[in-house]
Amino acid sequence: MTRLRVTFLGPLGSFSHQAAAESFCKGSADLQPQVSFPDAFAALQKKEADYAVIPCENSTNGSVVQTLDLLADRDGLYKDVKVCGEYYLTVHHCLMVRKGTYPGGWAGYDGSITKLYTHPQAWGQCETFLTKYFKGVERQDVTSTSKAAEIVSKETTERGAAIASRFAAEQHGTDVLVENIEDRADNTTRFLIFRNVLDERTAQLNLEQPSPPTSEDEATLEATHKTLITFTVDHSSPGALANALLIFKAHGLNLTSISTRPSLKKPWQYIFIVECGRTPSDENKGAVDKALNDLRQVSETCRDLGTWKNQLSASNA
Ligand SMILES: O=C(O)C(=O)C[C@]1(C(=O)O)C=C[C@@H](O)C=C1
Repeated sequence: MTRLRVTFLGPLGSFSHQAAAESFCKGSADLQPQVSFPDAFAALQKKEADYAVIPCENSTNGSVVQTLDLLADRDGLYKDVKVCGEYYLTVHHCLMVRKGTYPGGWAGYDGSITKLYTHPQAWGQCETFLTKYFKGVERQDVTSTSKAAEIVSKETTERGAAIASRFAAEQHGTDVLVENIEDRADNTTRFLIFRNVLDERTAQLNLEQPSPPTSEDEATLEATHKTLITFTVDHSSPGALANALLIFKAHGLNLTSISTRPSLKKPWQYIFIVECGRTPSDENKGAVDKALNDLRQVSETCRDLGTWKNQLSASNA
């Protein structure tokens, strides 16, 4: 088989780049940066990429709303795209500036930065540091943390700084003023790995199948599988949501998270994005398919977004 094509949010040096490189054993895949998450999904739907590595939630700042919208897929643009794996990346942020801007480093910093750039997810991960040192300074959202690094590396008129990784600083040649500015040392982003279920190139490597041990601490991994399902219910019918959720319990599926996004059909009506887990056993064989069948009876729309192996160690699960 030709080399795998793995797509992710670029430019090079983003946390998504790091997650893609680490989850697809360095060097064995062609990495394809995109300018947005929808572009990565579109590449997968068109089979121009084999896998997409997309952040879905952060331990400090919560859900990546843009990704939830892709999962909600209101217009059916990505109907063959499903989750087949996950990857957890510890995220350390740095404050960085154009090379040579502050020769004295952070110790000699004179308070002259007038604008900060980063991906919207990163602000909420560094709030304590930003409130302490950059209260009132303009914040500009950009498409990724590495894009922020690229912007400040080329800046000539403004005194801008970016929040991005040390890896991004190396890729874009910026000076790091402060490292580890995240609020919490355990700041971690969970990435979902997607594939196109009709793509034969990846059918052999389908991570949906329980895979052989890949990491050293495999012994400590929970042998659970996770499943993602989206559905909508009749909002005017009392108990419709409760009935839908009871189906998970009835089939031994442990509900671990419920997110909502607006349906965009009628205000204050939602698409439910539900994640559940189970330890595969003879008793719960086929539980996901059975639950999906039952769910289809009580929901307006219902979609299976894939099953994959839990990568969290038992102590964090
Ligand atoms: O901007 C990047 O570097 C990304 O890969 C995106 C992203 C995200 O959306 O969560 C990834 C990890 C960090 O949580 C911050 C930003």
